[in-house]
Amino acid sequence: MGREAYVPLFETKQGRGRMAYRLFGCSILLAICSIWWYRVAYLPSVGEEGRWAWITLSAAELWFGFYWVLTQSVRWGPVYRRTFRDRLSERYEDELPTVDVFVCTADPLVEPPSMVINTALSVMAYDYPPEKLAVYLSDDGGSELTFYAFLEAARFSRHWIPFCKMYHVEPRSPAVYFAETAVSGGGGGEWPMVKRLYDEMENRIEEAVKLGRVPDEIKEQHGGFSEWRSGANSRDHQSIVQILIDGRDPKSVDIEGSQLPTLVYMAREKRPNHPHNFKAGAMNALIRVSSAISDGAIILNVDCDMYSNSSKSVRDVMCFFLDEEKGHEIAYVQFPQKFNNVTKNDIYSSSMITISEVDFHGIDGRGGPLYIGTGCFHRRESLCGKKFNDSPKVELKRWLNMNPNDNALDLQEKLKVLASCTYEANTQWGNEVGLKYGCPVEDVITGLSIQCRGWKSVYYNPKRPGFLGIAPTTLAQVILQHKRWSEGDLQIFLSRYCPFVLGHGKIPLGLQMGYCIYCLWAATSIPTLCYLIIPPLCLLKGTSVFPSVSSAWCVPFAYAFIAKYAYSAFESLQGGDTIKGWWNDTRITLIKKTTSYLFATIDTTLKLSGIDNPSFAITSKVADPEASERYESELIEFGGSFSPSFAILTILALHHLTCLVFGLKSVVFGGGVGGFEPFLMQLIMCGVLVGLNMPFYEGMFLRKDKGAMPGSVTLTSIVLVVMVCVLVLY
Ligand SMILES: O=c1ccn([C@@H]2O[C@H](COP(=O)(O)OP(=O)(O)O[C@H]3O[C@H](CO)[C@@H](O)[C@H](O)[C@H]3O)[C@@H](O)[C@H]2O)c(=O)[nH]1
Ligand SMILES: [Mn+2]
Repeated sequence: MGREAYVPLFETKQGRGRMAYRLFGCSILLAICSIWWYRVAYLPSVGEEGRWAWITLSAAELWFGFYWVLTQSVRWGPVYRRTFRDRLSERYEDELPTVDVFVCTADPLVEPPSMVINTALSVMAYDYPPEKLAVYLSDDGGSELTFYAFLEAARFSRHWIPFCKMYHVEPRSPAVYFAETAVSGGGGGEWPMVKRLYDEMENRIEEAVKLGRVPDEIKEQHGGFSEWRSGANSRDHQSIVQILIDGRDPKSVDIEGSQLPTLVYMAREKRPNHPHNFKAGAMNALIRVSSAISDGAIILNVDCDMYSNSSKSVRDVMCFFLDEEKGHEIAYVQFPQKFNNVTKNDIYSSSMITISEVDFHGIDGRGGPLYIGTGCFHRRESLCGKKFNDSPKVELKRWLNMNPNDNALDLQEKLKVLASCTYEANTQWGNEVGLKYGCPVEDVITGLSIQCRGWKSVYYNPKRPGFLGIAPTTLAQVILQHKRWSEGDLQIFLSRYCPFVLGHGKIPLGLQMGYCIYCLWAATSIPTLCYLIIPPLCLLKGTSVFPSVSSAWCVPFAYAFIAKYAYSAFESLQGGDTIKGWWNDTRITLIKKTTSYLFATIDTTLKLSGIDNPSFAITSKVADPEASERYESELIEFGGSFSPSFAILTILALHHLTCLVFGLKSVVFGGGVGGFEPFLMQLIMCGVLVGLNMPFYEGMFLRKDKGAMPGSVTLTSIVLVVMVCVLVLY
């Protein structure tokens, strides 16, 4: 005995309706099995028409069935969590751990400095003891404009932070807060004054960005600008580390005299002949540099567009990490990726990704989130691999051949060493410690390896989103982003990090399967393309590939199809989406499968054959005003020059339309070979696809705005589809 009753800091609840869902899942599985049975039993014999189409469709259905089983892993046993912040304050207010926040930016043109400082300010104003909070910016753009913006932000934070705390401001991104409150005429008290300070600052930053450089009179005011004197450019420069606010300095106070959190600007060293490993490289440099300054026990990573939407998130997270019973084994707490620029019917389906991310096993079964990207809080030690037992500080001294008590180098010089390429290369970061290299989705591969080292994790999805970012606003951006993701995930599957191999015996099968939903995204492109091309083509030729509606075999097909889509509609509605949003999601899923995933598969194949060129296309966070207007009115943005992705989409769209028209014609007027019934399923399928394709037809033939389909794309696809029709029909 002797042990006091344990009152947890958080609660994990199982989702309701599990049993019903599992029964439903079994019924779909039964339908899938019947379909396979049918395919084997009715395979056309050699020489009979449609044998190859039949075999291809059977293979595709085999794949869809297998993939559907994988997707069940994240739906089988969802859990929901709640935190008790009051208990946390009662027990731990004086012992809260230190927190380092890492903000990454890479390009001042697609990631405007005025946006990046808003993200930084929102986390600097967290409801947390400022002496325990430090914010680090990694600037992979190595831009003096971003540095300048941060000097301004440091000054503005002296007004912003006390203002937030006094008026319980939410959210604490000044741009978002002022935009939201200005609608209702603004606030009283200091509101007009702080808003004016903000607007003036934003103007000065945007002037400098427009000018393309920082004016000389400003540069004279801060020694830090001397780092750019030697003509530093984003790909070739020495390390730059500037402590803008030193939280340990008693003079670092806001206008009310309260302590300010630490703020650091860093541009790690970049050399053309040294691979910089994109965001993972930046994060690792941040881990090292921060270890010599604040060495926070907990690390939060946010992308530069992902502002904090709730000042309490950091306390919520501590409820997980500090829980007496379960806290010590939790490596990270991931918030879902949510966006503040999603349109009413979510035209590009940006929000859907989070629905498939339910935390399916809960902490006890060691399931958890499948990635550690933006909005993820880590225990510092969970990010460092097995071999890295000492903190980078001790490692640094060893590397420099110093004895640990020797302070021969001053802090500034040490920081520069920690942010340098040579230090990184010599200590094997990314291979043995820190975030993993060599993969464009460092978030997935690193999360997986942390799980496999025995840590647990938490996916935390509170009612008020913890973070909000900017979702891509053009179709080309969406396609590109998903190509990067699906390509990286496929690379993981094909490497020694394959979840089924690395995870075998280390993480539950359900979690391995969960990872493979992502890892096999790219691979689903091939069976999907077969399914989108062959049945319509066969309709055109007068070959039936599905059971006749007068046969009982059509039941499993109809059931599998209707149940799957009805369930996805239900999931959308539950996630707060509209029916139109679900329809859009269905379209976007097809678009991704036929473009992003296809190109990812092709590129990965090329890479396997040795043609390798790692890249990371940064997602743009700005859009031109006209395109923004079209986005707001939910028009898909096609505009620009010829694009192979758009060509694929329009070719498929025209293919479906011609097959539907000719198919209908021959069934209705020609009487077909076996009548109407054997073709009904194919006709319905073509009809649904044509419905989904509507925006493409509009983009090709009706729209006149700049976002319409480029003429070259329309022309290419018309020529191609007409050629195919002629070949098939005559
Ligand atoms: O060389 C680089 C490239 C990118 N970034 C930063 O990485 C972040 C993510 O880049 P972004 O272009 O916004 O990619 P997304 O696809 O939106 O990012 C998602 O996918 C990434 C993996 O591909 C994860 O790292 C992110 O957390 C997740 O939000 C941004 O802050 C960038 O500034 C760098 O710091 N250095
Ligand atoms: Mn992003």
